[in-house]
Amino acid sequence: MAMGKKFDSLTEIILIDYRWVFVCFFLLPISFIYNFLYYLRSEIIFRLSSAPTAHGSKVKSIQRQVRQWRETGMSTKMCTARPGWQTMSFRKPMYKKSMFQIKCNLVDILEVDTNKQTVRVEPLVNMKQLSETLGRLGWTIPIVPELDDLTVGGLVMGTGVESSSHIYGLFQHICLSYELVLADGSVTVCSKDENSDLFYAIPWSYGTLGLLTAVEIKIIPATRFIRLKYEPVKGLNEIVETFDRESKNKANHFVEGLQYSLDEAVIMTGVMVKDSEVEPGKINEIGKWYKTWFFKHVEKILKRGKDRVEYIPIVDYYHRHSRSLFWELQDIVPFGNNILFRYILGWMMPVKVSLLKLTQTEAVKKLYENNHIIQDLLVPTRTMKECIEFFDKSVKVYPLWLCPFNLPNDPGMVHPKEKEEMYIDIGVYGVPHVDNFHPVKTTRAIEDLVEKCDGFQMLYADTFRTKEEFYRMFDHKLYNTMRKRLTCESAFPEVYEKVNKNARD
Ligand SMILES: Cc1cc2nc3c(=O)[nH]c(=O)nc-3n(C[C@H](O)[C@H](O)[C@H](O)COP(=O)(O)OP(=O)(O)OC[C@H]3O[C@@H](n4cnc5c(N)ncnc54)[C@H](O)[C@@H]3O)c2cc1C
Ligand SMILES: NC(=O)C1=CN([C@@H]2O[C@H](COP(=O)(O)OP(=O)(O)OC[C@H]3O[C@@H](n4cnc5c(N)ncnc54)[C@H](OP(=O)(O)O)[C@@H]3O)[C@@H](O)[C@H]2O)C=CC1
Ligand SMILES: CC(C)=CCC[C@@H](C)[C@H]1CC[C@@]2(C)C3=C(CC[C@]12C)[C@@]1(C)CC[C@H](O)C(C)(C)[C@@H]1CC3
Repeated sequence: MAMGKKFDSLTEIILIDYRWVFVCFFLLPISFIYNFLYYLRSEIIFRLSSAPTAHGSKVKSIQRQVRQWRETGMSTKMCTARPGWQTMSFRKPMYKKSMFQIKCNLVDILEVDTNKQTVRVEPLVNMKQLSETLGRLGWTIPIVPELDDLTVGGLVMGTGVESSSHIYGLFQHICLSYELVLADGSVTVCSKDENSDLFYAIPWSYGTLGLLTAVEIKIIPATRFIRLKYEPVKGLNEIVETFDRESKNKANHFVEGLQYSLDEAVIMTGVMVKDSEVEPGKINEIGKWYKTWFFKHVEKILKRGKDRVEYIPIVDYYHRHSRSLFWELQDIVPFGNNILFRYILGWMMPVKVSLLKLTQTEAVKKLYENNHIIQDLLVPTRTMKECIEFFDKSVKVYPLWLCPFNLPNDPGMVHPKEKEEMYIDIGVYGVPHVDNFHPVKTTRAIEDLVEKCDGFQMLYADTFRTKEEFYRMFDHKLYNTMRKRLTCESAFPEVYEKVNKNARD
């Protein structure tokens, strides 16, 4: 049995140390069939163009449910009926059980308008569905958060960040308008020019201002390939300098870093290229099932110590961390990157996060609770060095995910202290390698540093902030005004009530 764990029953030992048996022979085939059927359904609906006509009646059904909630006395608050295990957040929400659940079957792409350069989608459309549909038409949304199952609704109501964010900002900054059903049952549309207060209050509001029914997102032309340059860098000062320089260079369409120790990283910069610019000998289709997991491929380049250039299909690039769930899958299927496994079963990967969540046992949950950290910390790039040094001392988890993003000074929950500024998302996912790791104390210390640096934590993961501390990290001024104006107080809980540790299991 694995060192350091104290599990008594044989079942627990089997379910943890041999979880891969269950994952490989049960969850993987189910994930594959589920994905295939979902793909087939979206494909048929998109080709028949039946979604736009059906959208109106789906919105009416949500309005009917809100009216029903009003008629039945508004005794509990509302949330969406999407089951907790289906979401990409780390934990299952507990609040759903006691709330009035609104069924939102909003899963379709409504319209691609290449003249206006927009796509209109329902909130349950996921990143894989959107990037594949747009990719075939030669377009893309400017920011494609990389995990296949992330939904537009979750990314708007929470947030999304990717390696093009140094140009485009966070997911909400590429959104042009939101359609919502409000607490009084009315439908409203908001954008920068129309109901702009509501438009700026929606991001990070976690479904507590209204029910999202459609989102209009900017699209840009996409090439089939990107040229990706991998630059191994040694020394923390050099890493920070290279990262800062490349993030500010707008000629780079994509910038990302993977840091493998306190003083070793690979900084990757990508540019969209025409087919005629692709050097055939340097094509790497990293999305193919038999390819090495992306973070392992990058690690090899670090070890070789030489710059490298590759041409990568753009959809493969967007979803480069999907097959290995960044580096989280190595703890669940330890041989997932083994060449035999990749060739024989790799085509069914990735296993669906939702199925992993659904079948997570209490023992595995405890293991993650006590021996694992999952956090995305968004801090100004000027504080990058200080933060990385602190994370090295307090958790020593590698690789670290480094992703720059521009944060405009818009009104709302999340904005820089004074003016538009370049931020970095430092993703810390894995087993801490320090003796004094304490899940609550260590995470709180990290949160304190982030707050001191004028930063924010992403709320799909655990937050151990008290309500006062949470209010200090996230600006609630506009949010509270909108909640009063739209009579949300009786209709939806506050964000904190949805994301604090007691609300999640
Ligand atoms: C087939 C298989 C499936 C697994 N599935 C899961 C799973 O679904 N969820 C899960 O959390 N772990 C999973 N693990 C990790 C497992 O619990 C053990 O951590 C792993 O077997 C290696 O532990 P070790 O003590 O032998 O070695 P080491 O890697 O040296 O472990 C050192 C310490 O870290 C702890 N640790 C290792 N991995 C993790 C982790 N992922 N999270 C928290 N602490 C960890 C160990 O318990 C131990 O105390 C799986 C492992 C295997 C082999
Ligand atoms: N690269 C990235 O940027 C990554 C981002 N993430 C995070 O994952 C989360 C997204 O996961 P996902 O599974 O898509 O979303 P979730 O189902 O987790 O939804 C997140 C929140 O959005 C609310 N919400 C979703 N749809 C609607 C809607 N139609 N109307 C009102 N509220 C809605 C949910 O409300 P309710 O509780 O009522 O259901 C919930 O509070 C985000 O928080 C994101 O930040 C995770 C990994 C990577
Ligand atoms: C901003 C960015 C890039 C975030 C990346 C976040 C990923 C690393 C997160 C998102 C969902 C996530 C929290 C998840 C898990 C690992 C880390 C993930 C993949 C796992 C699979 C770990 C194992 C757990 O038993 C369980 C299955 C519950 C979760 C599910 C969600």
